[in-house]
Amino acid sequence: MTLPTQIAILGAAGRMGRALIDALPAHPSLRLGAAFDRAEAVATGREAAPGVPLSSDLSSPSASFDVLIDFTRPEGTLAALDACIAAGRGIVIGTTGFTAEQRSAIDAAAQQIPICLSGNFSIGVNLCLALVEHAARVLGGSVDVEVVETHHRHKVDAPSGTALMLGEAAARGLGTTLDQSAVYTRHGHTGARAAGTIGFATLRGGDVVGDHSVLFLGDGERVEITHKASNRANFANGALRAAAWLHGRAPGLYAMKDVLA
Ligand SMILES: NC(=O)C1=CN([C@@H]2O[C@H](COP(=O)(O)OP(=O)(O)OC[C@H]3O[C@@H](n4cnc5c(N)ncnc54)[C@H](OP(=O)(O)O)[C@@H]3O)[C@@H](O)[C@H]2O)C=CC1
Ligand SMILES: O=C(O)C1=N[C@H](C(=O)O)C[C@H](O)C1
Repeated sequence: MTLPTQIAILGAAGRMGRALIDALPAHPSLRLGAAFDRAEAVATGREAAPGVPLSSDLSSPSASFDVLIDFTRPEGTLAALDACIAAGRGIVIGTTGFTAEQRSAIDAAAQQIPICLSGNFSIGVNLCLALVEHAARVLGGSVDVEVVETHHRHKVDAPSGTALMLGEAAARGLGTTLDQSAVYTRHGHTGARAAGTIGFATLRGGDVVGDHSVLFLGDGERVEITHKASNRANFANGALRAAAWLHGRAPGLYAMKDVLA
């Protein structure tokens, strides 16, 4: 008989942490071994789930887990990487908003432990990544590419991690990179649109879970690829699936497309 994979959740008191705990019963191969959040949430003395207290000490010997699932902020992720390396555990990273330097720290950590990193764990968005790359390759230089995203008023990073992944997919299809082609802001007298650029537009408000569109704007026609999330269960189920898949893997940096392959 195979033993269940023990997961721990970092950010367990947050929106995604709660969605992960709600989604867990549908994943019988997983058990919640530990739950972590900031000290302020832990001080309330509440449990993340029945019998699983919230803790802020990832390196506590009583914190037993095979794979950590992180949905917090970049500083939380980086601290978690150190704890996972020390314990030799894998980590699923859903947090977004990393600087280039923080991303390099994740790449370096992946030489020591297995990491599954995705700005979006929904299957629909991961399908859209492939569709966007294909569309960009087919439509090529005949269109202007724009990425538009809308999120709830509490979101702190922009563009969203998903928008950046969609932009990277479009850039791959066009044979370029976001470093070479992205336009993240427009204001004032911008001049005409430069050919080959990939524009980003960010909307924030209300309780929008996450809407993303990539527009391929041509002369006389346009193609739009859109994904709209109406709850967080799709992200949570994808991240839990990734955690089950990651357990026992060799060190390396994996993406959701590896999990879905
Ligand atoms: N990849 C994906 O599929 C998805 C990714 N996300 C990303 O996940 C992240 C979290 O989103 P969401 O759940 O909505 O955010 P929330 O703010 O609701 O939850 C984050 C939780 O983590 C806690 N936290 C923040 N910093 C630390 C830290 N350094 N150490 C420990 N805990 C910390 C927060 O505490 P406090 O409130 O006190 O700050 C909060 O309880 C964001 O980066 C978001 O973009 C979201 C949805 C899907
Ligand atoms: O902060 C959120 O809520 C979300 N963040 C992720 C992102 O930055 O793309 C994924 C999802 O869109 C929700």
